[in-house]
Amino acid sequence: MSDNGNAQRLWPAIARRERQRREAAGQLVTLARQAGAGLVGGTLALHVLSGLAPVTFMVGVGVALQHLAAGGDLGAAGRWLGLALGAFVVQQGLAPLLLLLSKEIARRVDRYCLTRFMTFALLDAPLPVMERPDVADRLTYVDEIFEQWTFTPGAATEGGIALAGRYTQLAGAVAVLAWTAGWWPALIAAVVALVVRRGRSEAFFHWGRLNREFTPYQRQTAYVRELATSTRAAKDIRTLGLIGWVEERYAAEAGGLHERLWYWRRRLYGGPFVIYTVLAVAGAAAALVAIARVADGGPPGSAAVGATAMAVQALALCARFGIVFQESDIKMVFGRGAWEALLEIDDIARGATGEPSRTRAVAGPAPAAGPVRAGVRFEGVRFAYRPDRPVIDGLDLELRAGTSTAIVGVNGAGKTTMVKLLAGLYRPDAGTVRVDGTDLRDLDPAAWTRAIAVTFQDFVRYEASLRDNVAMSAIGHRNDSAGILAELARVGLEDLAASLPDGLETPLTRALPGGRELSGGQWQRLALARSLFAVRHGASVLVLDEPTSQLDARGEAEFFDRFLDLTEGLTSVVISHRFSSVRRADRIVVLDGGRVSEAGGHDELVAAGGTYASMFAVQARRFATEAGPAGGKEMQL
Ligand SMILES: Nc1ncnc2c1ncn2[C@@H]1O[C@H](COP(=O)(O)OP(=O)(O)OP(=O)(O)O)[C@@H](O)[C@H]1O
Repeated sequence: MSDNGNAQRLWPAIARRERQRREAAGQLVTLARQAGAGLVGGTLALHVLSGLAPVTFMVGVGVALQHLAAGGDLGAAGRWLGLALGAFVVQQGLAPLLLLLSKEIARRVDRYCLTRFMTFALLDAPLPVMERPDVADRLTYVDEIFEQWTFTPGAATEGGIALAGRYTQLAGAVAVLAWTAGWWPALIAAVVALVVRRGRSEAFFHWGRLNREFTPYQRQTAYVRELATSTRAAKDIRTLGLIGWVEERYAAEAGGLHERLWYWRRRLYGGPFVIYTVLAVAGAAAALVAIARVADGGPPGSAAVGATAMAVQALALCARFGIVFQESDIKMVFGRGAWEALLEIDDIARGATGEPSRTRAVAGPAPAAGPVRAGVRFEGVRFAYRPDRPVIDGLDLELRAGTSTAIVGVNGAGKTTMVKLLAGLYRPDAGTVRVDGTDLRDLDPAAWTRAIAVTFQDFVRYEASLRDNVAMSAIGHRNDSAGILAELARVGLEDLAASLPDGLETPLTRALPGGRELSGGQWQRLALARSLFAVRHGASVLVLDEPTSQLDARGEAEFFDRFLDLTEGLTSVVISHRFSSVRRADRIVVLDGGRVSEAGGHDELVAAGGTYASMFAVQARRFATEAGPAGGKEMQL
């Protein structure tokens, strides 16, 4: 590559880097605003004061020594020493005060970032955007940063503000050099300090940007380590004899990560470190020579010695400017990552949706949702996760108000996706979902959320009290203890609250004091109670996705017995691979290839001899074989 070519590549790189620096500074200013002008202004002023303190101390001691060495004015020497002592006391006193103020700034900024993060996750981001791998990766990154709570955006802001002290100190030291040794040493020291600082911080800044790219590898390593050390997977790892596999995998993951880290550490810090150290030493030597010349050419005596001593100390302060500032650089470089990730998430979401769309209203008192009067219709609905592979493809389906519909179909037929479309979590790529004739898109999302109660097959087990776990579906009614107990009883958990140490207030996790864990089947019943609680408080559409998958035979039979009671008066949809759970529905629909292939009552579909009939026959035969002549409740198939 010719010199010309190098220059052509160099200038755009420098311009890009300058733009990044400006953006970074702009981000810090934006974040600092969230902490309040008074707090930030006051803290900045105190940092300036703390930067002046060591310079004042140096001057105070230097001038006092000049007076003492000259055997002259003891009073003047005392006053200068007093000034030095005052500066020392101020510096000592400022340290804890600045720590407190900085923590308050960080707390306010982090609170703002967290609110913004949660608003995005809970309100602004449609589900498909959140599920995008690039968004999910950034969300995890931000989440991890706030879990560790060390290098947060608040810490970055606090670090940026603390730079004021360092720059004040440099300016003061340069001024002392100019005063005591003239402009040349001052100029040399200032230029070298700024260049070395820029060079070293540049490498560090670059490292910070790269650090985010290491995150997936760090996550992978942490995952394997967690597999080995947590109780979560201990059962599997022991019974499957995977201990050797986990060890090998950890060695491979950790080795790969460290190789990467060291490659970049050598590249970023190795060469620049040598160059900037040589520059710093050469600069200090040149400034020292200039100071010596000035001292040599000046009048002999104690005043000159005092001035030279101050100049050398000031030069030492300038030289220290080239180091990485623990209180600023590390926080700024690593802390900004989470904020950048949040901005990127915003950009991606805006790019995907045009503008942030609110999927839910903020929790609070809400009017009751009106019942669905005519029903819900899927009209020619198409939906694809990947553009060329529709999961729902021309779906026409009517869910008549006040009736129950069962959806069956093989794994991956699109049943859960259909439920997500019904719940308004996804929007159809083509076609329409209509509620009482109105396009779901035109309904108030918050009102529809209150009108529909969904139990997903991967329902959430909240690490919260039994009360909250049930009331989560209509949280404004969490004090309705009678309602909570009634719904628990309807799903066969009538004794649960009484059996727990703190009744409804017992946390359902062993991670909290006094907490208890439930069995898989109990959790599933509880998830069902959660949806029924929503119905109690106004929801009129009930969707149950695999409601009996974790229930034992008796639980499943109970569900079958109670099906009519649970769904009475509601527009209900039940998805299940267990035919005993679906056959009481008013209408059974077979989903195949993303559309309805068969529909009708149980007897009708069996008589038709199609897919439903053959699936039913296979299951009935299996249950009959497993249950033996004594049958049991599964024989109700
Ligand atoms: N979030 C997602 N991103 C990408 N693809 C998805 C996503 N969710 C589901 N899919 C794919 O869409 C298809 C339909 O999935 P869906 O969960 O709707 O099927 P299902 O009929 O409910 O299956 P099952 O009976 O196993 O629960 C599957 O091929 C699945 O891999």
